[in-house]
Amino acid sequence: MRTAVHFGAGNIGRGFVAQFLHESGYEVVFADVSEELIGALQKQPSYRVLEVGEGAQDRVVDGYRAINSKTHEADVIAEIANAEIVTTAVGARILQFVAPVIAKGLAARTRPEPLVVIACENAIGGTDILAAEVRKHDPADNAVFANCAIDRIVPEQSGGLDVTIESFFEWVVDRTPFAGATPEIHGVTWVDDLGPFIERKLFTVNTAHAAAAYHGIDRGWVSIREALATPELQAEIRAVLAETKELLVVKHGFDPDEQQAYIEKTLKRISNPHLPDTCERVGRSPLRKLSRHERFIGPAAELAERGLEVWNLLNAVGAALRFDVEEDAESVELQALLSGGAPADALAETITGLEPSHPLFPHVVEVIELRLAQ
Ligand SMILES: NC(=O)c1ccc[n+]([C@@H]2O[C@H](COP(=O)([O-])OP(=O)(O)OC[C@H]3O[C@@H](n4cnc5c(N)ncnc54)[C@H](O)[C@@H]3O)[C@@H](O)[C@H]2O)c1
Ligand SMILES: O=P(O)(O)OC[C@@H](O)[C@@H](O)[C@H](O)[C@H](O)CO
Repeated sequence: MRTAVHFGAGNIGRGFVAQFLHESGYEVVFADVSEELIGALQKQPSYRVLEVGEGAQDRVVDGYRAINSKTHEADVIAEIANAEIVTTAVGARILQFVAPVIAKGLAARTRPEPLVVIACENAIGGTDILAAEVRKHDPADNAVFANCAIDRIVPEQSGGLDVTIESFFEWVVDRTPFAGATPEIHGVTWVDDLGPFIERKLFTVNTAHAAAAYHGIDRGWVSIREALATPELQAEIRAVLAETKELLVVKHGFDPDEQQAYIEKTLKRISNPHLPDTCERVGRSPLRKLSRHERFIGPAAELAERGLEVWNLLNAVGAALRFDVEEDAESVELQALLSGGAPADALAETITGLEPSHPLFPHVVEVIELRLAQ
């Protein structure tokens, strides 16, 4: 049987990636550092993926195995040595930690064909980040690394292995590294130019989501749906999306009406009353979300380079700077940075990675100055 090793048995890992690999005929081997999750997967022979929305169907995932990659690294390496595909859904900043294990698996490879590696993270060039880390450990890697854009909302789950998930999905993978021989993976759309797809997704779905989370929590809302039901807040999110739309239309040539339809669908998806999602989950890891090529600074920088308006994106950045959630390590780090006494321009560089000569830089400094004055 064909084996797929999947790092990250969390929400999108179990609910989307592993389910599609399973449906494609792969035996899925989960690798995760959470003993609780791995123990549950080892004990329980199957779990359900419960879809919500148009055409919803419940699915069963079974026939998998699960390994704790922290305590049983050698077992994961042996699986990779013999696998056809490795996927990840661990978070973009965690890729550096799974890379050495993948590199050791590649070095121990028992199959002649290259290993297919796809990082399923919210990041532009997520697989490139992973590939660069793998190559630090195994420069002669025998692998095909392909970037992707993955879109399906999976809110925090209430416990157990079952996953409740929206029925909508989009998994777009770069075809170009495969030289015509793409692997058979159910539900994947293969494309020759991934850039427009990942930027449309990250700068619409994730920008809207994050802006709703930061403005929402700022005003005392717990859920994204409640926040978006407020006309004033909905108008602010629409204004943010009007800015990113301008970039997507100008840069990638998206039809303005099609982009508007994509925006309307996004707002409906993120307000789905049957898929309760919290501002805390969606706003998680604010330092990642405020970084240079991410959902706010990424589009704002490109708009500013074109002399276009970014006030609503900057306003959302201002709200993100107030994200103060004790359980979120990056939120704690962000608040510590902001209260550490550093000047606003130094903070702007540290938090966003923007170079001081960039046209957006002075505006970000202003937003930080306002935050420091609060
Ligand atoms: N949830 C969504 O709606 C959604 C949708 C699309 C993309 N994504 C992206 O998918 C990724 C995962 O998101 P999620 O919502 O499933 O998060 P999650 O927290 O539910 O799952 C992440 C999993 O990774 C595991 N992990 C952490 N460090 C690890 C390591 N070193 N090795 C192996 N496993 C490790 C964690 O234990 C956890 O089980 C993120 O990049 C996210 O942006 C999420
Ligand atoms: O996963 P993050 O932290 O990058 O972003 C939070 C949400 O916006 C995200 O998980 C969405 O639910 C998902 O990207 C939808 O496809």
